[in-house]
Amino acid sequence: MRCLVTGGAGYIGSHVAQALIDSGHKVTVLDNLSTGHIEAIPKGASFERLDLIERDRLNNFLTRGKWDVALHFAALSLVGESVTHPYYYLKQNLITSINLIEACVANNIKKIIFSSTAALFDNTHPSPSPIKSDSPINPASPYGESKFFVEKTLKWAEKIHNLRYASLRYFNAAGADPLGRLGEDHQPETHLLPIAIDAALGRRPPLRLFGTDYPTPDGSCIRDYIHVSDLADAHLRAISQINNRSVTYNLGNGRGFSNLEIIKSVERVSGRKVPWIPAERRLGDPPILIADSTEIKKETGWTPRFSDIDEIVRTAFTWREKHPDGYRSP
Ligand SMILES: NC(=O)c1ccc[n+]([C@@H]2O[C@H](COP(=O)([O-])OP(=O)(O)OC[C@H]3O[C@@H](n4cnc5c(N)ncnc54)[C@H](O)[C@@H]3O)[C@@H](O)[C@H]2O)c1
Ligand SMILES: O=c1ccn([C@@H]2O[C@H](COP(=O)(O)OP(=O)(O)O[C@H]3O[C@H](CO)[C@H](O)[C@H](O)[C@H]3O)[C@@H](O)[C@H]2O)c(=O)[nH]1
Repeated sequence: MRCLVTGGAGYIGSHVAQALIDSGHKVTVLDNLSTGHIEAIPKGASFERLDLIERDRLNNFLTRGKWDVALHFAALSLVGESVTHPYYYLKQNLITSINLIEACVANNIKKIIFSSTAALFDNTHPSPSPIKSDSPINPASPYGESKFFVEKTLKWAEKIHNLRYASLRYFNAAGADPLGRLGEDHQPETHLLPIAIDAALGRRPPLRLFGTDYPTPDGSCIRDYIHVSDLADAHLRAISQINNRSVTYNLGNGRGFSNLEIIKSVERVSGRKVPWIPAERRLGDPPILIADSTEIKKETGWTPRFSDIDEIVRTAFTWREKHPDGYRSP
């Protein structure tokens, strides 16, 4: 297949682009490098530096080639930041995605795989966990809302233009390419696991644990961590699944780990202490997010290879130890 990958210089997009290339597909990465890295674009992919907000440039670019599927990772994606910059998030994520959807329809790209999120679900009043794809949607952040807008836009594109899509609602992506080719590198980093790893390596001040008074057994938030290679596998399966109909899947391991349990896992894997201090809750954080991924398993045969949290953490730790400055490391 000829695959167009927006956000392919980013954390998840680069891992999926690599998996596509490993499976013999052709990849074109579109990325503005706002949070991504040119070094993360896998060898063999072609690259166009382009901001999806530039509708005409995007259209122009798509008239110059042919693609079978677009995988859409490019987005603003930080829950906490979206609460401080709500209109920016709502506007940017919706407009860039509509630009892409419109351009795909106009240029005969018939399939889109969309990076949706667990942040569609609130769970403030714990509805029965784990969360199914038809569980009530009630985003706790503008980020989550922006992704819901895009899901709805895709539904209209299917109805009106016959575009097929897969909305993949990832829970918390974690880990790194088991072969060590790629990893997670955000600057500044805001995600729990890479921060805990850097704190263990003594490369940053103590981790600030956002909220110790949540209605959970140890008072910290609970998340479902899914290895980035398992996510990549799910994308490949989703592409073949949408020949005749669109799908919406929740994607996680089906097991929750509290923030404190993640800290303990990093301590086991690294053999070092993770220095941390309690801090205020971060706005927009639901207390518990655990996925029910039965649907994708049943319909595509997908099953996560990494189910042990220490194994997931180990791949992230190994990459970070070798790349202490991320992609800027020698
Ligand atoms: N990381 C997670 O745990 C997680 C969970 C659920 C959903 N998601 C979604 O998955 C996708 C990828 O997340 P990530 O963690 O890899 O993020 P990331 O920031 O590492 O990657 C995003 C990529 O998109 C590019 N980009 C951003 N805006 C762009 C624009 N306007 N035009 C062109 N390129 C642009 C960035 O430069 C970057 O390379 C996002 O859509 C995110 O919302 C992530
Ligand atoms: O320094 C930190 C960083 C994070 N946390 C806590 O760790 C948990 C996980 O936070 P992350 O920032 O690592 O991940 P999120 O759950 O906020 O968000 C991630 O997963 C979501 C889906 O669940 C989204 O889609 C989003 O794009 C992606 O960044 C939260 O309780 C957060 O408050 C801390 O306590 N201290």
